[in-house]
Amino acid sequence: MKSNQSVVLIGMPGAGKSTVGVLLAKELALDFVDTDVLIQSREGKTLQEIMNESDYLNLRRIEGEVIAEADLPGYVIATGGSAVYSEEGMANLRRFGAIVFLSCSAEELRRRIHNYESRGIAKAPGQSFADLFAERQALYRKYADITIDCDGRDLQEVLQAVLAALSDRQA
Ligand SMILES: Nc1ncnc2c1ncn2[C@@H]1O[C@H](COP(=O)(O)OP(=O)(O)O)[C@@H](O)[C@H]1O
Ligand SMILES: O=C(O)C1=C[C@@H](OP(=O)(O)O)[C@@H](O)[C@H](O)C1
Ligand SMILES: [Mg+2]
Repeated sequence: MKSNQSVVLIGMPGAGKSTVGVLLAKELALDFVDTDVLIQSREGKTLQEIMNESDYLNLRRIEGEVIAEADLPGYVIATGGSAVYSEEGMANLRRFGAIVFLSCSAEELRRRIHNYESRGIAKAPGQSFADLFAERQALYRKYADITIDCDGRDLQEVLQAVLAALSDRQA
């Protein structure tokens, strides 16, 4: 029978939440949802359009509303990297299951993200990657039930590490 327990993936843009999330949902026979897609379908706009028409704080506000109102039992939930700015949103997602932080070093992320300024990251204009990384690390650590070190691991290795950590937690 399908489990009602969800898994919530958090971490920096480029950490692999969306990619690993789909693989994880398949392994666990859960549904998959990417909260970025929930935001876009609610607003009828891409994330980039939302940011272009307003600003990063408005995107974070909308994201906070979407994740605070979400009802997602039995899902692997890939969040956007900025979901952790919403305390109410994270409290809601936590109700559905374990929060897994996909942790990557700044160096690894810089290798994966080549378009830092144009990728639609919800950050103050001019905020450096190093500064954003430090600010976010504290938030990811605050909410994480499980932390997976993703440096030097390919997608399959990250997937296996998440599955092992989830099964340890249940044992
Ligand atoms: N462990 C990994 N090793 C190498 N590349 C990865 C890994 N995880 C994700 N990627 C790649 O990094 C990019 C961003 O992944 P994505 O799942 O969109 O991250 P997020 O949703 O956390 O922003 C994609 O091109 C993906 O294939
Ligand atoms: O970290 C961020 O500020 C953001 C990350 C994006 O999602 P991913 O983390 O899936 O890339 C998306 O929500 C939006 O562009 C803002
Ligand atoms: Mg994503």
